[in-house]
Amino acid sequence: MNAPVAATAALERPVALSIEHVAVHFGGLVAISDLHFTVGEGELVSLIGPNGAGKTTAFNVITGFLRPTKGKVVYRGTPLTGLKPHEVTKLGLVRTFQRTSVFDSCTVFENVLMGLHRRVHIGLVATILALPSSTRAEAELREQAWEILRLVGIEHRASELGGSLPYGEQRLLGVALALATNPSALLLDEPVSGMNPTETGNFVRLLAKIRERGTTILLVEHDMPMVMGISDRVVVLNNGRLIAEGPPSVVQNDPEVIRAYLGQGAKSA
Ligand SMILES: Nc1ncnc2c1ncn2[C@@H]1O[C@H](COP(=O)(O)OP(=O)(O)OP(=O)(O)O)[C@@H](O)[C@H]1O
Repeated sequence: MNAPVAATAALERPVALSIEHVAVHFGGLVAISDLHFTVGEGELVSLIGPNGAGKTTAFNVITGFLRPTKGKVVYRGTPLTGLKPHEVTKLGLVRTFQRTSVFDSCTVFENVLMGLHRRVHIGLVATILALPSSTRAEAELREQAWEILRLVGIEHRASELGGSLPYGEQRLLGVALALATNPSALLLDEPVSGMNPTETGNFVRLLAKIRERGTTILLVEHDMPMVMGISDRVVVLNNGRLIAEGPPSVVQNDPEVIRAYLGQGAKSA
């Protein structure tokens, strides 16, 4: 572990997300112990580790789906303790939407438009009376929906049903729905698992574009070439403990990280 390098990288930006001494126990099993790391504003940090390391558990704590046994998570100065997932989303910390959040019988465009409507409420009376203000607001939302579809690269699917998209594009629609909430930080849990190399390449380019907009990104991912190619910093868990943290070039040469991955006979970091 190369603490001085990691500390310098983290200090260059204001802290957006702070995981503070988090522990999660499931009965007698310690899934995570004393996890402590930060993600800077606009930074892309990946959380990696062998199977069972505690990544999904950490992700669920950060997004409000699981209460930590100890410690806390703070986003932009607000402790997330006790908040429900939708309350965490309201703070701008948004996880990508799963397959189950897509309305299969609505078009891709309608799905994104509904996502935007959840954020921007056009007055009901104004809408019913079709007042100019509501018509204008609706036109703006439609343009925003097109912008999001163009950004994620599925505008050519706009008029197809949400349920009809191939796997890789369903994932992209999940990102589009997340972007419709206008997140300041995006959390992605194994976004490229099951994607082919072309789809993965497209996804990496999409993440780069989202970063250019200044969005903070926390990625939980198994695909090492992707993680090492795209991350500002990498945080490595093993058996629920943080074992390394730093830029990809440092982490992938860390003896403890190499041991952890070789130990489970998986692809080396
Ligand atoms: N709800 C639960 N109840 C009991 N044990 C759990 C629960 N969820 C996770 N665990 C255990 O906690 C540990 C960490 O699991 P977790 O799923 O967070 O790891 P992971 O790093 O995401 O693994 P993978 O890469 O295989 O998805 C594992 O030992 C797992 O069996």
